Amino acid sequence: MSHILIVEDEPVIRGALRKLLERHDHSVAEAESVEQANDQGLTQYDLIISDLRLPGEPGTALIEVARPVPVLIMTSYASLRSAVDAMREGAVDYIPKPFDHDEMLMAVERVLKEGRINRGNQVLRRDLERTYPVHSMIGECDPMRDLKHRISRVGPTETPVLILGEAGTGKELTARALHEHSDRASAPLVTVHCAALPKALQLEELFGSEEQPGRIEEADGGTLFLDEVGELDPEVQSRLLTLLEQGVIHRQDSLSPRRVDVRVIASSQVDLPARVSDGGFRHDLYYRLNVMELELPPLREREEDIEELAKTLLERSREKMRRGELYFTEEALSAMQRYAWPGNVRELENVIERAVILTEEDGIGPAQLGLNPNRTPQRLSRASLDPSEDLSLEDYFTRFVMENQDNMTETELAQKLGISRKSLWERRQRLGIQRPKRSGRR
Ligand SMILES: Nc1ncnc2c1ncn2[C@@H]1O[C@H](COP(=O)(O)OP(=O)(O)OP(=O)(O)O)[C@@H](O)[C@H]1O
Repeated sequence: MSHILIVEDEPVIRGALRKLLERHDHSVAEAESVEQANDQGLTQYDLIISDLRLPGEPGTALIEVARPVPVLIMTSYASLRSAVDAMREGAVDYIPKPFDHDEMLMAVERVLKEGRINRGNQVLRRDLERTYPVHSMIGECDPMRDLKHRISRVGPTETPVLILGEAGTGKELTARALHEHSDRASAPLVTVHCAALPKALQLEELFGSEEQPGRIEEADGGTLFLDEVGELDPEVQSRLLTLLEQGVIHRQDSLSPRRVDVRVIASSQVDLPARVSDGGFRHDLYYRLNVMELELPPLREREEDIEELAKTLLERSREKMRRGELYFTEEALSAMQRYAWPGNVRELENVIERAVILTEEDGIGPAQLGLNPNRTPQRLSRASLDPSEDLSLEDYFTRFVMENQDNMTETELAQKLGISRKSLWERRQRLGIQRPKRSGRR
């Protein structure tokens, strides 16, 4: 369902167009002039259909102010000249009046579809730094085969899916694979990293404000992936439930409901049922999200996949760094198979990337991987931090966070470390450093 504004001073034409669009499941608002249209907050619409000749300014005056919302111009003077002028000023298309119903509907659908594709591209561009091999989930162990089979069965349905697994096991990759297997694949997949968003900003980011659509509307027609859904604020949880139950949202501070068509996929590395029991997560929302559950195995239980994963990730990293031929020695491969991988595939990826940077020879051995089976992040404690130690960057990071997290907010920690909150959160996941439990945490 799309939100369309009709700007037309002739009540009969306005009414006819409204009926036509509503019969095709669009929600419609009306204005009689450019001035009235401007009062409505133009960017809330998916499309504006405006007559060219109006009392006051012409319909083309909306093109610039409404951008990026497309404006379709109707003109009763179907002279090629006024139509061409309108297009030159940036109208997406023009329709001669009196309009033919089919022609109007075709133009509307075409413009809306282009809008969805554009939004999809914007989201893709935003995600470029996180390039994923969407079609190639590596892994042939039994749990991975089963997972891939389930993705191909569940992907094309409209069912909400809850993806569970430790940090770095491939939850986001799974969400992408589900989206790719669905009829929504050409529309946007919008990912929201809930834990990286301060609770005070979650509502506006997801549901939008009077002037701006939020991430949920950005996903209209496509898929919304809520990464670390357990981190959502209670008010956001309750509005999300309304979206799942009724398919409508309210922008922040707005009373008028908006219908949106999104499929929701959520992920969690925390034990959500435990969150439900301690009151941190709504049980009704949990049951709505958990229609289908997919669980990702930790890498330490996928020993037989490690070699293929490592070799593929090496190829990818080698190409990225423009390095020549590189290979793992037998000792390196067996060291990787013995290691516990607390940060899972993401840690494997990072270890390999570091090795590609450090290695001067063609063969990567255990020394370049730098895996220390006794040093898993979970085992680090305050007591183990000896100030005289020669610290690596990761050790320094871990130590700084552990020593200061009780007295600093996440924002302060990130500022002191000179990184974004998102990077802080990602490094916490990768290195397995839990946030301290605090009430009213920001
Ligand atoms: N089966 C796999 N095949 C290939 N690459 C994988 C696989 N699983 C994970 N990866 C890669 O490992 C990295 C981490 O995966 P992803 O971000 O999907 O994990 P996650 O569980 O969402 O992590 P986090 O909980 O930390 O957000 C990504 O770069 C992803 O491409």
